[in-house]
Amino acid sequence: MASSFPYKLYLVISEEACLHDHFLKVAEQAVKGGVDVVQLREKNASTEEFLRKAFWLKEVLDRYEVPLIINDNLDVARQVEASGVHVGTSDIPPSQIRENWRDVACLGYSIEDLNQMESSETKTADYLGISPVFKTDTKTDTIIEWGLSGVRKIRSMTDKPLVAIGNMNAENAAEVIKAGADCIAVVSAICASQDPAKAAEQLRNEIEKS
Ligand SMILES: Cc1ncc(COP(=O)(O)OP(=O)(O)O)c(N)n1
Ligand SMILES: Cc1nc(C(=O)O)sc1CCOP(=O)(O)O
Ligand SMILES: [Mg+2]
Repeated sequence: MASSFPYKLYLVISEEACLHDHFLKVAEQAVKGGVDVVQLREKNASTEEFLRKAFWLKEVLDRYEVPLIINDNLDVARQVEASGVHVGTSDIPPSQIRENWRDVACLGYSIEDLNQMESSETKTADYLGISPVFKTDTKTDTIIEWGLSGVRKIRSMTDKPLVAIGNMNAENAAEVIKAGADCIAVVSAICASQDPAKAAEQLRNEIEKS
């Protein structure tokens, strides 16, 4: 059966993370450089603002047939007809998302504790976020730093697609893929770059050669 998450380079974007250009331009440049899935993560926006940004971003991504994932907010995801939603342990549980959105194409769930690996919530997800592989200033409310050994351990426990997130960049992407991740997710490696297309291309090259 074809994987419902065949992607390798995942951009997690917000307007505020984009330091040098408008977030829609950053997203488009990143896609041109090799990003093949994008998550909109607007932690401080009202639902109305989140929805507006999601519609704009979807319009850009549709031109390149790149899927849009929405962070946390099921209503926004459904209204914008996104491909899916990413949730963590403090969000709506994946099982509830499946109940409310029968044909969700892509449901992501963060793994912060090995005990989650046996749970039905984890089993219902389409991909798992390794949360975080390395500590990052972009998200500080995390409880573990998995490191390469954590990636290997999680890989040994599941066949689901694994997304590595947390301080991922062109220097460490290859070793994280070798440890068992299927996909690299980044915020600042692309959003804080002066040249998002080049940053994405470098990441993509590292992933492809590993
Ligand atoms: C691909 C990916 N992995 C993990 C996360 C983190 O989700 P979560 O734990 O719900 O934290 P917030 O992003 O909501 O702060 C993610 N967003 N994407
Ligand atoms: C959105 C997000 N989730 C994380 C997790 O650990 O679950 S870390 C993170 C931010 C990743 O940003 P950067 O690429 O700048 O390190
Ligand atoms: Mg969340």
